[in-house]
Amino acid sequence: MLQPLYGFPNLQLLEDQVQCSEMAGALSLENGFNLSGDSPDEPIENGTNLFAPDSGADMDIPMITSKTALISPNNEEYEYILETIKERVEEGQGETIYELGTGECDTPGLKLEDMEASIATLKSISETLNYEITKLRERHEKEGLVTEFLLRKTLDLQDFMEIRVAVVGNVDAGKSTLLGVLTHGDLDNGRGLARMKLFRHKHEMESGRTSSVGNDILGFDLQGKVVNKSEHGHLDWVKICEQAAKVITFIDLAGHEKYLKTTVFGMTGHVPDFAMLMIGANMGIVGMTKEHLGLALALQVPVFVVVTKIDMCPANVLEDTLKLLQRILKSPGCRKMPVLVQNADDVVCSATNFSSERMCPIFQVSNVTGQNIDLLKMFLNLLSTRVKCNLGSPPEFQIDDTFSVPGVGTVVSGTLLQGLVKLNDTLLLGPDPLGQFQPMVIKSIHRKRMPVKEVRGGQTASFSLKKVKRSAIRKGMVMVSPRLNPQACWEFDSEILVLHHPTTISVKYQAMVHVGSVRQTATIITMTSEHLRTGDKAQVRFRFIKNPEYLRSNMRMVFREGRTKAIGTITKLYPQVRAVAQNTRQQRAQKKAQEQGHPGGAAQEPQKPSKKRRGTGKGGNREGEPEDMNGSHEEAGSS
Ligand SMILES: Nc1nc2c(ncn2[C@@H]2O[C@H](COP(=O)(O)OP(=O)(O)OP(=O)(O)O)[C@@H](O)[C@H]2O)c(=O)[nH]1
Repeated sequence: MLQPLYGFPNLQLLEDQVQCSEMAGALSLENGFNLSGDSPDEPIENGTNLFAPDSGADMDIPMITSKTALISPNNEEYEYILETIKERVEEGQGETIYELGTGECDTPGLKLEDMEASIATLKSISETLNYEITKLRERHEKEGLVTEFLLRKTLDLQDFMEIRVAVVGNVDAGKSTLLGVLTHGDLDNGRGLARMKLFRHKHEMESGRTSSVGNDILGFDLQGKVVNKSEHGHLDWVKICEQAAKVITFIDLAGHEKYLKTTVFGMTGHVPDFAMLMIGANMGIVGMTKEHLGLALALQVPVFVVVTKIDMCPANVLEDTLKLLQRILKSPGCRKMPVLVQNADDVVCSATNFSSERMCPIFQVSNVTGQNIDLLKMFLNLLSTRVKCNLGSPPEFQIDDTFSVPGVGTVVSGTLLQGLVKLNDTLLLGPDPLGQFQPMVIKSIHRKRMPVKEVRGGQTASFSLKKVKRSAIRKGMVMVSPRLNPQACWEFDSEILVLHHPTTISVKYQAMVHVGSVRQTATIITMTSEHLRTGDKAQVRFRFIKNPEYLRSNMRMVFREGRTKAIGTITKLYPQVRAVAQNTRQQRAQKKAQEQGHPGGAAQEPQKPSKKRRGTGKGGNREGEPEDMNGSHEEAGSS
């Protein structure tokens, strides 16, 4: 029997919360064709009937959703298909997987000559758009062939796609070893050799300019080949980024229970696209494994599993581990569809369907013999980011770490959640303990230690800041566009689900709130039920105890203290203090006028509280007061 309660969350209860998007169609992972990684053998000459008009030529709207669309498109259709592919690649932030031989209402499969003509069209379009085209797999369907290609945009030297993978799993599952093997390319000896390389590397990072978020990076070039080349055990990140079209950043999160706070922060603050859950085949699902799985589920981060040490594990033990793992994944609390990845065909199928949170690919690897490590690399190469870059939106940068770099000054690292930030842009940094934001000019930008001119939504970066002390910046602060008119909140509403609590939760209960890169104790000040027990849902109003924070509605949050765990979604914010620190002559005049009993236009303006009011913590804004009211009680908490 499966236990319904698993460490972190009660997975059974998560059923209510985790909304799994339905997968498109059933997964069929039959053993298919070898993945050559090469372009098709015979390049097809453009010409003959490629651009000859066919039955679809007279139509106003080209039938590009048909499986025959690329066989011989006319000029208009060709342009239309080209634009559609371009859009898809832009949407995929530089790449897309294109399938030939399937159409919206068609039975899949093309005859060989039709497939060859379609491939020629796709190649011609790729050449026009300067995309690299790589054949991923080919399969036989009822009516013929179906072929999948990876189209990858050639990027500037400084540019690369970025995927963040949080690495979780119990102590000794082989996390550091696998990262060492993946990033340094040498196998382990079963006694910690690969891990040692990584530790040396980390030590060097700490003594150098540690201004990047991820611990380890793995770069893939346009064709999907690994570009990491370790020189005397050292990896040159700038070189990797220059040569890579895609960089995987591994956010190595601690396996031990005592570091759970850090693990939760890594999962919320570092905005991982995916979680890689590591399990030692011989140890099985022990310790923090279920806790980490539950955390990923709660935060709706798609998970894939890597079972390590298959070289040293008896077959029956491995089988038991896999069986239990699959049962847990399929249980009502998880509702995942486990897929054992056995070959390259399975990799393509899992990677293309993985954006659906429902699927959970499982790899079985050995860090010592290298078995299946190639499949895992191939999978990592095909992952696409889940964060939309929304270039037109006002920039919002979430700070997850700060550094003091000799000769440079204060550096903040984090993730740009949306928009575009360029050198010399001005962003507002905050909130400070008074809930205020200060304008900052971006003087330099680094991506993975590489100096760049801009950073786009979904990417991590480091900014060096002038005239700011590192001590003045907290993790959880943000740098946002002045257009957002940012406001700090002491209080917010959240709809929560209690996953576990030994007794009951009542008003005044305090626990650590993790939301984005914010990590702060908050008090429950009101809730829709008198008491909350394990499994209860409620609308709860929280209040931070130390600093006001910049939050957004719909953010996922984790609320935990010891064995108590709750998850939720922020439903309402109560901004209380004026965001931008200003003390203009006009404001001073308005304030004076107000104090003298001439409200004028100032009545609607939020005001900075007087020192006296700030000190007393009384008489300020209370719950439910409108934004334009002055808040003062919050500052008492921060002093
Ligand atoms: N035989 C064998 N040994 C492995 C394999 N992977 C890791 N190991 C060994 O297992 C031990 C633990 O590996 P680590 O990489 O330190 O495990 P970890 O998950 O990073 O542990 P923490 O950092 O403590 O959370 C090391 O001695 C590795 O050499 C494997 O695939 N096969």
